Parts: sequence; C-alpha cells; structure tokens
Amino acid sequence: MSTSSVTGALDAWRDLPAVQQPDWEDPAEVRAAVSELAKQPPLVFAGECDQLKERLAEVARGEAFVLQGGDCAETFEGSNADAVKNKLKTLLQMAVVLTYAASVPVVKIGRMAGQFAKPRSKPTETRGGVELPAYRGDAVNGFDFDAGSRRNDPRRLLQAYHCSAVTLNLCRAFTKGGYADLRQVHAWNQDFVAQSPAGRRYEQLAGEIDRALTFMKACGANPDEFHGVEFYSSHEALLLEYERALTRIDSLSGLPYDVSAHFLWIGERTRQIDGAHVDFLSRIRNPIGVKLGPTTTADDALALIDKLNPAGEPGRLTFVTRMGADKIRDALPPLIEKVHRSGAPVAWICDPMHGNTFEAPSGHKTRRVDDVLDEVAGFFEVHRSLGTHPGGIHIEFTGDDVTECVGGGHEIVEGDLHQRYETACDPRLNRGQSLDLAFMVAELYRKNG
Ligand SMILES: O=C[C@H](O)[C@H](O)COP(=O)(O)O
Ligand SMILES: C=C(OP(=O)(O)O)C(=O)O
Repeated sequence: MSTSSVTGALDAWRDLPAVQQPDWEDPAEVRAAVSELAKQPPLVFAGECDQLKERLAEVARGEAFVLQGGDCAETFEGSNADAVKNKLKTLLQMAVVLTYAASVPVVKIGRMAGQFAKPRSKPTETRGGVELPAYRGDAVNGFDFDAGSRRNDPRRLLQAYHCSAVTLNLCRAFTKGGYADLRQVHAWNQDFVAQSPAGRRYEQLAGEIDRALTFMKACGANPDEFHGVEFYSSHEALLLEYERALTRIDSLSGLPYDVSAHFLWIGERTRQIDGAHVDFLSRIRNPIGVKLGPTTTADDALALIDKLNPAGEPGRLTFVTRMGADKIRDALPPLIEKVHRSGAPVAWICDPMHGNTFEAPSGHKTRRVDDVLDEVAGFFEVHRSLGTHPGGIHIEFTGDDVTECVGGGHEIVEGDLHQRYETACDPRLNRGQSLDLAFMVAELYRKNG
C-alpha cells in the first residue's frame, strides 16, 4: 500500500459510528487543537512498540506475565514528580513480588502518561437539580461541578499531550536512571514498612532478594544488569481525534503507529465490531488490547480477532477480561475455549476492577478488595482447568494511601471511604491493597505452574 493510501485508510473511522465522543461546541476549536497536536513530536517510538509486542508474544506463549496498572483517570494536577514516583514505586514493588515469588518475567505497563479520557454511563450528571455534562476526563472537561469547568474544551487535548510527555519523561527517568535499580528494593519500601502488614511482608522478601543479589555478585554476575527496567505506557484509545492526530508513519517500516502510547486498548463500551474504535485500532501497528465484559460471546471474540489481528501476529492482540467476581467462572471458559481452538495467539489478562464496582450508602463508588481477589482467583482457576496461560492483571491503583476500595490489610470499611476519596472517576486500590494483591497473584501463579 502506498503511504497516501495508508494515511487515507487511517481516516476510515470517520464514516463509522463513534460512541463516547465528546460533543465539542465549536468545530473550529477542534480543528485548531488537532492541527497543533499533529505537529507535536512522538511520545513513543515504533521500535519500542515492537519491543512490547515481542514481550506480549512471550505472554501469549505462557513465558511471561503482564502487570498493567495506574489511575482510573489521570489528572493534569496529578502529573507531577511525587505522584508519578509513588505510582511507579508501587508498580515496581508489585513487579518485584511477582518476579521473585512467582519466578516469572513481568512486563510492566503503566495506565499512565495518557489515561486522560473516560467513557461514561450517562452523558450528564445532576446534583441538587442542576444538570451538567458528565466529567469525561481532564482531556475533555474539568472535574469541578460548574458550567465553566464542565464545558468540553478541545484545548485540553493539547494539555493532555503535554502532561503525558511530562509523565512519560519522569517514568523514563525513574525506570532507567537508577531509581528502579533492583538494589533499591528496600528504599522503595522505607516510607511504608512500619505502616502496613503488606509493607512488612514485602520487607522480608526484599531481604531475600538482597541475599540473592549478593550471592550472584559473589558468583561473578554483573549487578549493573539490574540497574533499570523496561516500562511501557498505555491508555484507552477513546478520543479518536486525539489518537488520529498522534498517529504517524514510521520512517523505517512505512507503517502507521499511534505514538501517544506504546499500548492502546479499546474499552468495553467502544468495542462494537463495525464501530469507529475497532476500525481505527485495526489500522495502527502498536500492540493493542480489547476489554471484554460478561456479555461477550465467543463469536464476538473471534470477530475481533479477525478484524484486529487477521495475520495472527504474535503479541499484537491482548484480551483484557473484566467479568465481575460472580460471573468470571461461567463467562470466561467459553471464550477461552473457542479462541484457543482457533489457534489465534492471544494474551489473556484479567481486569478484576471494572466488573466489581458498586455504590456505597454514602454515594461513593467503591469496590471490595475481596471481590477483586476473587475475580483474579477465578481467572487463574479457569485457566488452570483449561490448560491455558493466565497472562496478567490490569488494575486501577495509586501509590497513595487513599480510602476508595473497602477491605484489605487496613480493613477500610464503607464508613471510611470519605476520609481520602480522591479519584477523579473509579475507586483505586491503595498501596497496601495493591501489594496484598501482588502477593496473592504470586501464590496463585506458583500453584498454577
Ligand atoms: O472507568 C470506567 C468508566 O469510565 C466508569 O466506570 C464509568 O463510570 P460511570 O458509570 O460513573 O459513568
Ligand atoms: C473504562 C474502563 O474499563 P471498561 O472499558 O472495561 O469499562 C477503564 O479501564 O477505564
């Protein structure tokens, strides 16, 4: 295909139904923002996306495990060094637990550096008789409940790009510049060890890692090999104008890559087979994911494979299942069985968050840590019974001590939710709850092997 026909095909989504797109008031403002975005440098490079694809191919073959996580909705205000460091620290601690306790290579993907747009159940929100557009993420409008803030403003797309650049720069510096060095396992935990059972459990494991590193050094291994880690960015490819403006033709291969993140996924609300999101993502060469909820049929999954990975390229397609703890044991097996029989190289990862949200009497959206753990346990059980590979987890978490999900080591109860409820959209696991989850996953993984 010539470059001009590749570029032309990238716009085919414009003729298809595109759900969950903001109603922008002024098309001229959108054109101006998009043309500015199109001039910005790439956030990621095609070669990095290909490298992630190789890692995900290892996951699909059962040789590695994905840890994907971060905020439900990143905010512009949260794009600062402390918040990014806290999230990364938690991700690194979880990854260390998994790598060491489950003895599996862990592919680390942040829901970071681009997760600024949200699909919503309702287009508007009503408070005290006042109805305003729903908050759709900082890339679209403001969280504050007033008409000015809730106005969809296309200039925010540019701000989302710049905040993504800042965040990714910090992530690259933290993960390559020494902070993620395995010899820092204790340092990541210093502020946490005294405060929480998960922190103390982690400290023991860090001690074992220290001894293993000392042993390896004594054997002549080069400890500098553990100086940095591979880290990849991801977000939901929801706002198609944004994703299209950041899609470029790679000069080496002549192929289109969406350079807004290494990995993009299609949400449960936007995975219509003839819809704009599936069409657009079918045309970029990044590794991609699709969220699959409990109503997905095995034929839906096969149709998505046909459309998104017709050539059966390893590592190209990941299914992120989000069934709900009460449904996963019934809903997942038929999908895996049929996909497995088709021979398609799919990586399966479990999002135990989005099928388990409910509203507490106080009005806070929350999740029970027990439901999260149970969905992950169900995911492992199903894979074990079918002889397939449980390829990873996808979670919403933060590095701070928020009170958004109930249960876990500190036994947060519904009455505590108001204390530190800071999410801009859905409830996230806090650091202790995330570490508890990592320890449980490591145990399940060991049993599975
Ligand atoms: O994160 C996922 C969705 O955006 C979120 O669950 C939608 O929430 P809502 O039902 O409050 O709109
Ligand atoms: C909206 C999300 O999830 P889902 O598409 O699975 O509902 C999300 O992960 O932010």
